[in-house]
Amino acid sequence: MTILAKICGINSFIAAQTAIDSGADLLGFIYFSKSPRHLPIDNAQALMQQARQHASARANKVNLVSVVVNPDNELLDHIARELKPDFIQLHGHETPERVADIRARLNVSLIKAISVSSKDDVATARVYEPLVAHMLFDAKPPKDATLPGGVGAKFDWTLMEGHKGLAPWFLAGGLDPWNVADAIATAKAPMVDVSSGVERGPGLKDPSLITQFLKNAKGS
Ligand SMILES: O=C(O)c1ccccc1NCC(=O)[C@H](O)[C@H](O)COP(=O)(O)O
Repeated sequence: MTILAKICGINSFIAAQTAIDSGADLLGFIYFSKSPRHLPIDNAQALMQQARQHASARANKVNLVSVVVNPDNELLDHIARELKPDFIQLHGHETPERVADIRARLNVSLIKAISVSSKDDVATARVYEPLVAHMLFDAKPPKDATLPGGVGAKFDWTLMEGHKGLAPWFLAGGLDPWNVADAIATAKAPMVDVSSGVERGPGLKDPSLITQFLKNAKGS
């Protein structure tokens, strides 16, 4: 099975270039000011343009994802207009009603992240699935965490056993080059997402870890 992989929290050209050259299918750009990976819109615009040009020069197909947390309409309109992402990832507490509003408002495919610590959490995907292109199953961040994602927390991958999904879905949370093959095999995940597991410090993407992650994910 071909596994699709997203490298999230891209904040430098070297990280984007390495991810594209190593076969990443999606790159995530964070808009959340408390994150060490946060990119103001102007910086995101420049970096996404460089990434698109590099992918096109290499004839690689890569989708660009803007990641937001409980965004208001003004921010969403701004992102859709200025960044023209292929996907917007909703990584907060957006309700199904809010996701339906966003879907009706924007002409951009959506990814909805939900945090998982039980089978019931996985089941909540059912109500979002008709509204979005992909679900992303992430771990619940620790109670004292300032970020809703990108914290390297793992959940029990066996909770995903038997989950089919209306569309291919992402497994996320605490993945790294050494555990990704096991995670894919256990969860039967069609897509994976990583951020801190390919960093050498908060917000510092490590090109060799990106390459190793993609090799191990796609070799599965
Ligand atoms: O990565 C962030 O800083 C971030 C901040 C706010 C919302 C979402 C964020 N990341 C979203 C992602 O898709 C991460 O890749 C996902 O949570 C997995 O992160 P990690 O456990 O570090 O691999």
